[in-house]
Amino acid sequence: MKKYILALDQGTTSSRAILFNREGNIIGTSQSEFTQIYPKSGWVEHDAMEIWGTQSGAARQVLDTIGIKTNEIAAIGITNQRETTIIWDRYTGRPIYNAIVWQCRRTADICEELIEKGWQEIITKKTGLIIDAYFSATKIKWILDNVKDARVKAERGDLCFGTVDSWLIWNLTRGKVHVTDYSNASRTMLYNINELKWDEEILAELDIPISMLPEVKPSSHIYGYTDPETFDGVQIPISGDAGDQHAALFGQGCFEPGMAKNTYGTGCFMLMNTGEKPVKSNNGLITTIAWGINNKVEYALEGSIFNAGSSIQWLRDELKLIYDAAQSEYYANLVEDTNGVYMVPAFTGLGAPYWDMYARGAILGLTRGSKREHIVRATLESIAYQVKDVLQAMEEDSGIKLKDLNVDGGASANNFLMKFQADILGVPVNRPKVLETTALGAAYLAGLAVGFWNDQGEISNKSSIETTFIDCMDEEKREKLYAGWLNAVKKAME
Ligand SMILES: Nc1ncnc2c1ncn2[C@@H]1O[C@H](COP(=O)(O)OP(=O)(O)O)[C@@H](O)[C@H]1O
Ligand SMILES: O=P(O)(O)OC[C@H](O)CO
Repeated sequence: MKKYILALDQGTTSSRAILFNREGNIIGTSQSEFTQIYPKSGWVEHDAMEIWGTQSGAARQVLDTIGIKTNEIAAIGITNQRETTIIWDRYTGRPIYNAIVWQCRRTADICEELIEKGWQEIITKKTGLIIDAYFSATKIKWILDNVKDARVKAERGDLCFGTVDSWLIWNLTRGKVHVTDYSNASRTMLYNINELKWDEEILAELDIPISMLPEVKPSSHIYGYTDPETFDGVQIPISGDAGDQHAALFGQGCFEPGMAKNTYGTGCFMLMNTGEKPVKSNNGLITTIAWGINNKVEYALEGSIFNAGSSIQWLRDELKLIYDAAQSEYYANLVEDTNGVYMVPAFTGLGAPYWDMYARGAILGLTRGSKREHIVRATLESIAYQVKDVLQAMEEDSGIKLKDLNVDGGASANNFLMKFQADILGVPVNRPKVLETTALGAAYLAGLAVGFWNDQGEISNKSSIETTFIDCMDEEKREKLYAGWLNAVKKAME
């Protein structure tokens, strides 16, 4: 009998392969960081071949390390950094340009032009999104306009576009399958989330041929099988596909409207399930497809924060204030407060609820007494403040006051951050036993499609809380600290 589901979690900073058993427990993990390419200020790229290499390598390694045979795997689930744009040649399978990463700001001027031409309202109505360089659409246009012969080839039907999930499925099946799922399609700014189809009017405006787009499928569905040469002659069904934040929502068991989660990775993303109807935001959030399953599509409201864990990497790699991410907790705890220092990590602009493509990072309130500890602490606190900005918007839009917040993702391992988060929000924060809820969500989606698990009822019982961080800051202090943050953001935007 097949005993395991293999989840491939292709994140912004690393490719992970995680093996789950029927109880939803982790049996093995393998992880490989890959190169971040910054060709110019505000530009971010990845090498698409390195993405595939590290991801397939991680899959191979997790099986070898724990000695599991490929024929024991019931299915593969894929989850991925969203919006990141890859265009490859249909015949050679080679990318024609580096992957343009979701954080990349190079297409801000294309976005400006669209806004000036009056497209904001139309785009929001059709796609649920706010015009921003974050989404795939303008990245595709940039590649077609800037890479030699790209447009001619695209018009001839020689090129494929995909978000990272499409790229992985294409490679796993050796070029037989070119698909994506509803959740990933809804991040392109080309997909009509009401009519569930690629939007020809937006495609025409951006001059993107529809022939290069993948077929859009449910998030739990057999898309194809691994090519025998990839996995020891075994054909494993690839049967789960969702953007990482959607997979985390699923992995946290947020199946009912009003249920929400917040993931702390490179960025930070809060999603609330809004059920079978898209809810429009009046407070700077976006509307997205949560997933497609059981012949229906469900929607979510999302607050996207562009820089969270990335700011901790910046402390480590650029400022060299810490050796590793976990050490940030140690330094933050050495001081009582930030001594008036605020850090705004707008390295690649600001996402929800501000949507400012041109804001840049800032450290404010420095004095002669400011120390490493204060800057490290201010950086961790900035993550929590950004989450407060988004939570307030979400409560306004949904009319639901959250009683507590379910969290996950790499940086949620930081106890200082989680405690400060609870304090600054004024609600308890629940951290689950399995922090890898993104991979778990992809595993669930894959397992449901092949009957490894029977239904969502069976899996919603599996998630359990490891720690609840209780809020105990008094209201006056909370308001004072938050007012300082809002002032710092204003200055970063100026
Ligand atoms: N203990 C920690 N404290 C603060 N940040 C952390 C900690 N551990 C990891 N991180 C941050 O979390 C991010 C990695 O989380 P992960 O969920 O793997 O992100 P991604 O999927 O975006 O690659 C990194 O940006 C890292 O700096
Ligand atoms: O790589 P992560 O986990 O920060 O997620 C990136 C998001 O999917 C971008 O929208």
